[in-house]
Amino acid sequence: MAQFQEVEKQSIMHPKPPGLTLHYGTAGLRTNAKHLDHAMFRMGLLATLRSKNTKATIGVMVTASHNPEEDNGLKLIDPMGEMMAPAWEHYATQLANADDLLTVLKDIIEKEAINMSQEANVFVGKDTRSSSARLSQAVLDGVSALDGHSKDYGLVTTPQLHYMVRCQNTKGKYGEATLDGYYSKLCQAFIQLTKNASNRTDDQKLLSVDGANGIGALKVREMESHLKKELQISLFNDGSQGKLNYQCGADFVKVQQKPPTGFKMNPGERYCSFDGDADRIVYYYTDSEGQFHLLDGDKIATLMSTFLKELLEQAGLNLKVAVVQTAYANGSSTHYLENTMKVIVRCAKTGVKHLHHAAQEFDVAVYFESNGHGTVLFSEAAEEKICQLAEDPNINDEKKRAALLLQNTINVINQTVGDAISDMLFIEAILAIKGMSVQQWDAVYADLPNRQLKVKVADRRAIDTTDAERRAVSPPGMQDTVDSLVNKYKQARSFVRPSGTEDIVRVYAEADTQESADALAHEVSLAVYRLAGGVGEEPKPLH
Ligand SMILES: CC(=O)N[C@H]1[C@@H](OP(=O)(O)O)O[C@H](CO)[C@@H](O)[C@@H]1O
Ligand SMILES: [Mg+2]
Repeated sequence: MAQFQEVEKQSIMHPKPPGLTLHYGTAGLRTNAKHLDHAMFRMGLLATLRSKNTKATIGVMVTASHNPEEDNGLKLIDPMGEMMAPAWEHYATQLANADDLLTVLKDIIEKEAINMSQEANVFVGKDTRSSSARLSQAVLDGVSALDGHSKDYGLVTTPQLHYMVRCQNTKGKYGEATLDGYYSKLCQAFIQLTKNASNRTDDQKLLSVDGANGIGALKVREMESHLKKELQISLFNDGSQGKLNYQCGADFVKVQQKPPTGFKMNPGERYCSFDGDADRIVYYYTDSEGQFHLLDGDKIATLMSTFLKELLEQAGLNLKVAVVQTAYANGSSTHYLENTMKVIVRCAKTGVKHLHHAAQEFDVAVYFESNGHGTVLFSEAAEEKICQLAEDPNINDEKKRAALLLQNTINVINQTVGDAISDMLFIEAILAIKGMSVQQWDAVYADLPNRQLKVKVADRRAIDTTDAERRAVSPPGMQDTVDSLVNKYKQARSFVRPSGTEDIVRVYAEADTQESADALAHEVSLAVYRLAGGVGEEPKPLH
């Protein structure tokens, strides 16, 4: 076939480096940008096949999120704007590593019974890395080699591209597949949400945003005029001087538990940080003693779910709110949600796709990883009930107000994937409506002291887990040891699991004091080292 000849011809221009193996994992493909040209071309081919297979537009985002500037990577987006189906992740890995490209390609076509005369459409976007332009061109080459149509959105955040894909495939029902359409929808909803917020002070209109020197900064700037001064953003780390993700951004702030380097914080003011592709957000402030306070994904999920539950009650709508977390969620947040807020809490495996999937089972579900990646999902039935109520002329003022707020909430949220910009607008709207300061938000519950450690082992697959990764089923004796260590401390919890993105085992521990959390994390690390084939030096105590 002529298509295959074209693939063969073009692939010579995108040669695979010898000996390189890539893996399409939790966060797509990621490695040093020098080694990625062939993979990008091949993912262009795969996106085209996926488009033919689903008869819908598929997205390809060129980014390595919070990784250093020298790295790059790619994320594939399925028709409803969600992450690509796991079955195809396997094809992505196979194709990226194939020595005989055509054989693997034909194999996928046969297995999935793909009609090669079906039209294909692929949306492509990229972040601000210096390698992104060259690599997104390689994706476009892959699409055209298989006669697919492509639309290059150029510089966009990852969630913006997810949004475009969903808009395109729902024929405008979700919004218009343009940046202008995205800003208009979100900002109009934000303005509607906050317009009657009588408790809102002028101070509450000010927010400082750390753009991680990445794409999020550019896009916040682009959005500003749509906000009509209802939110006034001071942008830091906007990419004009600093390096992408270097000592700044959501990942740095969450992991280091401190503000971006060089950031002068005024006590009591609200700050937030995006990551390198703007699909994660965390908030923070310092108190009058200069103490740093982080409001991570758990605090965000609590704020959002409480707000939604209250509104649904006021609206008299019998829709259940659930929160989906991972095992890394702070025990205090889970306890508060279950016992005080009385919302359903589910624990999913680490990785956004697992949370998203679990959230789809509820009427209204807020899902967040502690690191700040998350969003809210409304079922179709829930959206319909809310819209019907908002348009009902025979309801009282309280119900009307709640229904309209819920309707605008649906519009401010990007339901396809965690979105720092959309999450920021929603959080700002909630604080405005409730007249709540960042300190009051933080005081809703106190995080339990916790510690995360990494242990190097010969083969991390030695650890196998169950119960959403909260219990180890192998190696023998591992879980019993963890249980008996946990029993030594108060309010303690600990679990171990192999990382999906690094060649290590992660250990998590929490307890009533930082000393206890640290000691427990250390003891569990030692147990992993001894029972699961630790390599290098034995883990040392933290103090
Ligand atoms: C404890 C932790 O933060 N794990 C991260 C990390 O996964 P690991 O499988 O733990 O390496 O990277 C994932 C992808 O970015 C992210 O979804 C997840 O939250
Ligand atoms: Mg990211």
